[in-house]
Amino acid sequence: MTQTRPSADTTFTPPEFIRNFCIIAHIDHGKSTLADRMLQLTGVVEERAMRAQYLDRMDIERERGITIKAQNVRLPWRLTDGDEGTDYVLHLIDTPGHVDFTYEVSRALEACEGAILLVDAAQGIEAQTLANLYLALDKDLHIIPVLNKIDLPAAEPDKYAAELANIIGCEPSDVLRVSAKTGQGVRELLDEVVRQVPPPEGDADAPARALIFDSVYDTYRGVVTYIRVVDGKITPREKIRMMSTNATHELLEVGIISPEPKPAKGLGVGEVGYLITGVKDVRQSKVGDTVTAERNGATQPLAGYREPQPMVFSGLYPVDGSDYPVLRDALDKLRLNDAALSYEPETSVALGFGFRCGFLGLLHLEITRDRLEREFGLDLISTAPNVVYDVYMEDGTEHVVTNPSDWPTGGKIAEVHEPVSKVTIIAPSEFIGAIMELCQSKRGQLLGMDYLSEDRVELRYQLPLAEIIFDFFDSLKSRTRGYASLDYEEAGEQAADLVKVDILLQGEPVDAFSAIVHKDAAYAYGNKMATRLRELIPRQQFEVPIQAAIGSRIIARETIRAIRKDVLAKCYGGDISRKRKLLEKQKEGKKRMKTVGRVEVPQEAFVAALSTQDTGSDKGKGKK
Ligand SMILES: Nc1nc2c(ncn2[C@@H]2O[C@H](COP(=O)(O)OP(=O)(O)OP(=O)(O)O)[C@@H](O)[C@H]2O)c(=O)[nH]1
Repeated sequence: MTQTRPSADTTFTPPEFIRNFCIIAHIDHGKSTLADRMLQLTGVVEERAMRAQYLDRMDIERERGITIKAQNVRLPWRLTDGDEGTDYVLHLIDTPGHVDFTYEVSRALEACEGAILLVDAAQGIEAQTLANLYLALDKDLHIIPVLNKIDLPAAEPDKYAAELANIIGCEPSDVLRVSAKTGQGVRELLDEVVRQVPPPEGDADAPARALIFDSVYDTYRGVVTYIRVVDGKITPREKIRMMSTNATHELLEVGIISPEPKPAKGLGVGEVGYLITGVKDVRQSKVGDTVTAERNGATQPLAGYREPQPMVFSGLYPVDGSDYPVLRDALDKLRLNDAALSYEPETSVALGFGFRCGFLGLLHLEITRDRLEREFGLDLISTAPNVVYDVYMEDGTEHVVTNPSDWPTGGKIAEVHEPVSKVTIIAPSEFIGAIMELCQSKRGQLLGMDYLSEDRVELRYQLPLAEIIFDFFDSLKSRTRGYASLDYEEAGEQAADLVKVDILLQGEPVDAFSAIVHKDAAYAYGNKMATRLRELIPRQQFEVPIQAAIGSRIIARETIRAIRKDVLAKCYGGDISRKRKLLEKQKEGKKRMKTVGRVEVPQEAFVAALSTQDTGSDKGKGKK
């Protein structure tokens, strides 16, 4: 069948012919591949221009095979059977599946009336399937349940259709079956989107109101803002007002994405597209804000989103101190495109000048670090991540601690509060014991347990966030042979018995190694760091004690024995020029040393001590 595609290019489509939907799924269940097939089937991407994961535009997204920024695209569609003459416009909003990017998902959902809930037919429902489903139900979206990868020999569509039907409350026969890889069933799925997803509602004659659901920084065009029009219309060359700040901007361009940006005459009720105003910073085009016309604009903004709060903090330092200005510029640039990234300068005795950065989660941290190293050629050290603590003093003052060095030293601490999370783990039931044991050891509290099917179970726990951000995923994966999936969300805070452990070299604290840990884990941490440093720091001409301390109480101690490194020892005979050369060389080596008190420590020792700590590598793909 040949596709006619008049409506993809022309805007102001009547809302009854528009369907706005997104695809939500657990990581790797095939969202991007399904989006690819849809682009192809609707004819917006020609066969030869097709590349895998067309909508994942960032290099990192391609390499890691994950979606980070949500993308949207306008697709023309004509029903395969019946109703032949009508052209529909589908707006597909691709969403990321990873927990760190939940806020991206909830923005995308806000712009849709329906969601395809995509589940891998060989794996079944996973933790993020549920998390995303609940987000979508929360926003009253119509859900179309779909099993993907039915081409796989390991697929068990009947079993998982029953599982899905059970969760959503529909019949197993309502669950569609597709293969995003071969394209089987995708045409029928697009037909179902037209039939099942309600058309957008809005008042075409009311003052313009459009919701900003994403904004990205483009080097050439400045900030590109993605909007969904709710009421009225937005046309180029009018003046617009951002309702949260009252800032006004000239509209330079309004357009649609299909799948590359195309300027348009304007956008009407229910339509999704972009606008460009020439602003240079995404913070001026805030996600969740309402755009209206400057003159005769709306007075009531649309319900926005909660601003994402950084949950995990870590210090980032250039390995080469002279790269500090480069790091600062690089962070400024990333920030243009990532409103969730926060940073402020900090200095460390051990690591020099750097930044304390706030992230949404570990994957966000890792990806940011990756981008800094890759796109800006930086070599970085990151300190062990920590969460935000509220420390209440007996004198009534309160300290918000995002860095162990902010831990109050004078005065008595009355109570310390730490963030907690509600964790959902889905795994085959044979692993229940192993999972419970792990959660128990991480100060977890069982909230509930349900069987999804005969042999698969959902466990709900409350766990301190600090315990999750270290090696929780890795331990969970190894204890369940990779079969468990995990999702977590903020669940307030709790009082906990926390202490700050300092690591001292010859009596001097080394800030980069301080950590806030639970009292019961303090000895283990202190011992681990002291032993590690003893191995990493070369012997000095005097004895160097390495101590771990809580306040003034020493809890662990190791000693580096004294030695006089006599570089001339090998130089018997009287060759003075050779001796001089060796002494020169020794001096050179010393330049790369940092001194802590009187102790000289090679920069590499700091790097090694911090990098062997579990800072959560490989978490991105860890959620399966
Ligand atoms: N056999 C088979 N493989 C599929 C199918 N759909 C997707 N895949 C494969 O599954 C893997 C994950 O697919 P993606 O489309 O990247 O998954 P995603 O859900 O977009 O992942 P994120 O963007 O990271 O959330 C890829 O290797 C795909 O080739 C399918 O229908 N059949």
